[in-house]
Amino acid sequence: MHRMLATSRREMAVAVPLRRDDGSIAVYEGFRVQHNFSRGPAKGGLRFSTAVDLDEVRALAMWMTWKCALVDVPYGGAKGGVAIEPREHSLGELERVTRRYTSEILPIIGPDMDIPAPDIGTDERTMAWIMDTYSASKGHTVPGVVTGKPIALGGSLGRASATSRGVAHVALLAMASRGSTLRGHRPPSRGSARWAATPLASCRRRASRWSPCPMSTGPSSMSEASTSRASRPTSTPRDPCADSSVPTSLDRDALLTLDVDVLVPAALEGVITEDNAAQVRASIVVEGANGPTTQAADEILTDRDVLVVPDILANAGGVIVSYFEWVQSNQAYQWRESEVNDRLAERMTNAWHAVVEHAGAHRITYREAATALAVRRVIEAHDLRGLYP
Ligand SMILES: NC(=O)c1ccc[n+]([C@@H]2O[C@H](COP(=O)([O-])OP(=O)(O)OC[C@H]3O[C@@H](n4cnc5c(N)ncnc54)[C@H](O)[C@@H]3O)[C@@H](O)[C@H]2O)c1
Repeated sequence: MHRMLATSRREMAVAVPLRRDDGSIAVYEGFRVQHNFSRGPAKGGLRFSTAVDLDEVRALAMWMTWKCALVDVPYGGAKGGVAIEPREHSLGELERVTRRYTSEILPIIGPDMDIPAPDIGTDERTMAWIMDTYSASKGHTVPGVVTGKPIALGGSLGRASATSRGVAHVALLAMASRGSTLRGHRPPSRGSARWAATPLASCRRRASRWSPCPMSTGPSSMSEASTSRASRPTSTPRDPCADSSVPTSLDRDALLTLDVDVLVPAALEGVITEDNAAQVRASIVVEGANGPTTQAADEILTDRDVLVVPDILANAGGVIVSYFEWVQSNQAYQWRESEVNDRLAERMTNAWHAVVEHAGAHRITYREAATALAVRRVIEAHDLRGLYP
C-alpha cells in the first residue's frame, strides 16, 4: 500500500509552445500529475512559475490527495504547472499559453476525471480560458471542468475568499485552543463562524524575496467579497493595520520572525527552514501555503512547542469550496454565499476537531495526525475497491 500511495497514478509532461507578441516562439515545459483517484476524480491547482518541475508537481499532487481525504471531499489529488514567469508576459501571451497547455492535457482532464483550479500565478481568468478551450473541443459548455472560475461563468459565491476564510477559521480555533483570542472576538464555535475571517482579513500582509516589500494594508478581497453587514461581529476589533508601531516594509526573514501571536506563511513552500525556525516568535504557525515549513524546521518548531497547523488542514478551504462549486456547476444551480460559508466553516471545524482528537489520542503532532487520518481514508477506499484485475 505504501508503494502504491507513493506512486502517482498518471503523469503527463508536455511542451507548451508560445507565439510571443513580437513574433518569436518560446517553448515552456508543462506538467499535470494525477496522484490518486480512489475517492473520486483528481483535483488540484495549476501553477505558473519558473520553479515548476515534475518533482514539485508530483509532491503537490500527493498533498492534494491527503487534503481532499482529510476534509472528506470525494476527490483524489492532482496538480499542474507550466514553468513560466507570468509577470513577464502580456495578457494575450498568457491566454495563448493557457489554451495550448489545456489542449495538450485535454485527454486527461474533465469534470469526472481531473478538475484544475487556480494556484500560484493563475487566477479566475486562467480558469475561464481553460473552460472555454475544453468546451470548444467538446462542442458544448462544460463548466464543471474547472473550479475557481468567474461567477459569471458558474463560479461559486465565496470561492475567491474560501482559502483565506478557512485559514482564518482554523487560526482562530488554534488560538482558542491555546487560550488566546483576537481582541474583541470570541473564538468560532462549530458551524457558526461566519464572521471568523473578518479580523484576520482586515490586515493583509505579504512577504517578498524582493525586499523591502510593501506590506499591503488595503482592504482584502476577502473582506470586500464576503463579509455582509449581517455576518459581522457586533464589536469591531482594533485594526492592527492602524497601529503605527507596525512597520510598513520588511524583508522576508524579518517578517517571519516578527513578534506576533500567529504566523501565516501563505506564498511559497520551504520558507521556514532550519536557519530561521529557532527565531520564529509566533506561538502558532498556520500554513496558508502548501509546504512552507521544511521537515527540519518542523522538528525545531515542535521542540519549541510552537503549534503548527499543517497545510492540508489549514488551507483546505479552497478545495472545499471548489468542491461546492463543482457540485453547483454539475447541477446548474447556485447556492447563496451564506450557505457556502456556513458549509465551509462546518467542514473546517470538523476536520480541526478530528485532527486535534487524533493527535491527542496518539500523542503525535497535528501534521502527523492530519496525514494519518487522510492516508487511512485513502487506504480504506483502496481496500474497498480492491485491485484490478
Ligand atoms: N489559491 C488557492 O485557493 C490555494 C488553495 C490552497 C493552497 N494554496 C497555496 O497557497 C500558496 C499561494 O498560492 P496562491 O494561489 O495564493 O498564489 P498567488 O499567486 O495568488 O500568490 C502568491 C504570492 O506569492 C508571492 N510570491 C511569488 N514569488 C515569491 C517569492 N519568490 N518570494 C516571496 N513571495 C513570492 C506573490 O507576490 C504572491 O503574493 C501556494 O502554496 C498554493 O499552493 C492556494
